[in-house]
Amino acid sequence: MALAAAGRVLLQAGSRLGRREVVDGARRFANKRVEVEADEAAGIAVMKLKNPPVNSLSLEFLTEFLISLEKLENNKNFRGVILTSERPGVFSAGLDLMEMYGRNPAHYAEYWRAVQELWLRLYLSNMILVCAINGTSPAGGCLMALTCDHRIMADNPKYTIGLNESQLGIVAPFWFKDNFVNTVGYRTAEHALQLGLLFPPAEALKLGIVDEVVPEDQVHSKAQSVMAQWMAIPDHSRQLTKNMMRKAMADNLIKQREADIQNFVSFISRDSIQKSLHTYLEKLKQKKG
Ligand SMILES: CCCCCC/C=C/CC(=O)SCCNC(=O)CCNC(=O)[C@H](O)C(C)(C)COP(=O)(O)OP(=O)(O)OC[C@H]1O[C@@H](n2cnc3c(N)ncnc32)[C@H](O)[C@@H]1OP(=O)(O)O
Repeated sequence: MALAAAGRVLLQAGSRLGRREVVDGARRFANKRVEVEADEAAGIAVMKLKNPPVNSLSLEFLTEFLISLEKLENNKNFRGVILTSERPGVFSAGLDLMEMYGRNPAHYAEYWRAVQELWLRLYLSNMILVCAINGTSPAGGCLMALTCDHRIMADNPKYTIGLNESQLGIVAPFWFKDNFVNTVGYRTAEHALQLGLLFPPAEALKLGIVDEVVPEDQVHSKAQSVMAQWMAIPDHSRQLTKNMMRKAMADNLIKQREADIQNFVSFISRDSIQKSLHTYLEKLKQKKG
């Protein structure tokens, strides 16, 4: 119910957003931060994250992304979505640090609700989600990929993926942790989460964070062929199986959603945490100079 109500709000906002055009038989919805190439005849859409410079998951990005996803979910002709970055090199830098630094509690609460919504919508999506990870994908970027049914990563040792929150002086919340544990197993998750490890493609493959590593120029063709394989499975049996595997974990967040928001707000508002974020942001700046 809560998801449906949030969806209606998003759709109302969505009707004021976006530009449409038809390119090579595929409809393109181009919002500012998300580009959707929607091939209705094939039943597949490609969603490209387009929030320069590093596809951070800002509140505006999350809103546009959720609106685009909702449009696809509401059209029964769409059965599969390929998630990728419009900027090869960075899939997503994760949550937008500027949404968690120097803001007020009401803003933190609004932001966290949107982050929860992103995870719930992707994790519980009835559509087939294939992630074409064509760049680095730390923290929230990794979480987005973890919600997908199949993950393909570009074979470039410069790219890394993982949950590095610990390195920022923050803590991955229980539902990030649960999603990660269910993907890589308890011991690997315990080790990687405490150290905030980021893994290059070959290691990510060994641990099961990604399902395949392919040459960079083949990520998209591979995503299309994997999608074709998944599309051959009857929707009803695949969807019921997905729901059976995922419902308990999603319900765990749904029933604690408000408490999780309060916990985030009080954690992120602490002086010590704000100081850690400040130090990390400074490090990112210095890396440039
Ligand atoms: C119960 C409480 C629970 C709290 C849990 C909170 C959970 C948080 C999960 C997260 O997702 S936290 C975010 C973690 N992300 C990162 O650590 C990534 C940081 N970024 C990078 O490592 C690099 O930027 C990159 C992604 C490897 C890309 O490198 P590149 O050299 O291409 O770009 P930069 O020059 O570093 O960055 C350009 C520009 O973008 C800013 N920026 C980078 N990442 C973020 C971000 N996540 N949010 C906001 N802004 C970001 C960076 O500061 C530069 O800005 P400038 O103004 O141009 O200097």
